[in-house]
Amino acid sequence: MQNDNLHILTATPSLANHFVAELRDVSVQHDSLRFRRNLERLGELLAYEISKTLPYETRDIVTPLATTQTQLLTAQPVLATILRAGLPMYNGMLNYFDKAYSTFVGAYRVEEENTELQINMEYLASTDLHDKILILADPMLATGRSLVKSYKGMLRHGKPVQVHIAAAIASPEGVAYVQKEVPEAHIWLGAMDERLNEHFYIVPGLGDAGDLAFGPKV
Ligand SMILES: O=P(O)(O)OC[C@H]1O[C@H](OP(=O)(O)OP(=O)(O)O)[C@H](O)[C@@H]1O
Ligand SMILES: O=c1cc[nH]c(=O)[nH]1
Ligand SMILES: [Mg+2]
Repeated sequence: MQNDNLHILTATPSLANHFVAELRDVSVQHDSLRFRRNLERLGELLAYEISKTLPYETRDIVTPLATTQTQLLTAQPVLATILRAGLPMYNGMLNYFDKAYSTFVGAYRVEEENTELQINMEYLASTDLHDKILILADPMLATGRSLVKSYKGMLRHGKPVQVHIAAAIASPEGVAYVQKEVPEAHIWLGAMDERLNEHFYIVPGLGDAGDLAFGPKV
């Protein structure tokens, strides 16, 4: 696995460890308000980390007393997410990149016994992506199929100049798949876990992020 473009927040202990720990902990994770807020907080932290790598330019700021100069983003990124589990992390990113335009994808895994995992993608609403910096957030990077299919679908709306993929928890298999299919991607993770199980769930993981945030699907 190539590591230059792979950043893992919990590799250096910080408050991010607390947020990820609460997402996983069976005695805490069923508080859905707290679960969503912890995903949002990780979205905020990852947005801040990504912001350190974006292009800036010098701009004048007029205060009541004088004019000063500071470095501001040359352009806002486009924020993208995958419904439905992606919404809280996306919201955290939008809290920080508060002038960003957005792209939404509706995609979900179809988990049937003894078959390959299928991804149904039924909805894509995108702003222009041509030459934009794209940040695609989804909490769980399991097989990576949802993220890669969503990203490839988005390319119909323009080729971004840079792509960042952000997830709360990833599997090594999923990261390898994203790196193979989207080698230009910068990958930002809350945590990297051990493996996928036979149902393509991340272990130790946290269970089903969408269900914990929004209730079981029927
Ligand atoms: O890497 P993958 O193997 O593709 O799995 C990850 C996907 O699974 C979850 O969504 P899910 O299909 O459960 O839909 P949901 O958001 O409606 O719960 C998660 O939010 C990702 O989008
Ligand atoms: O572990 C996993 C895998 C896919 N989706 C989830 O919510 N969790
Ligand atoms: Mg789900």
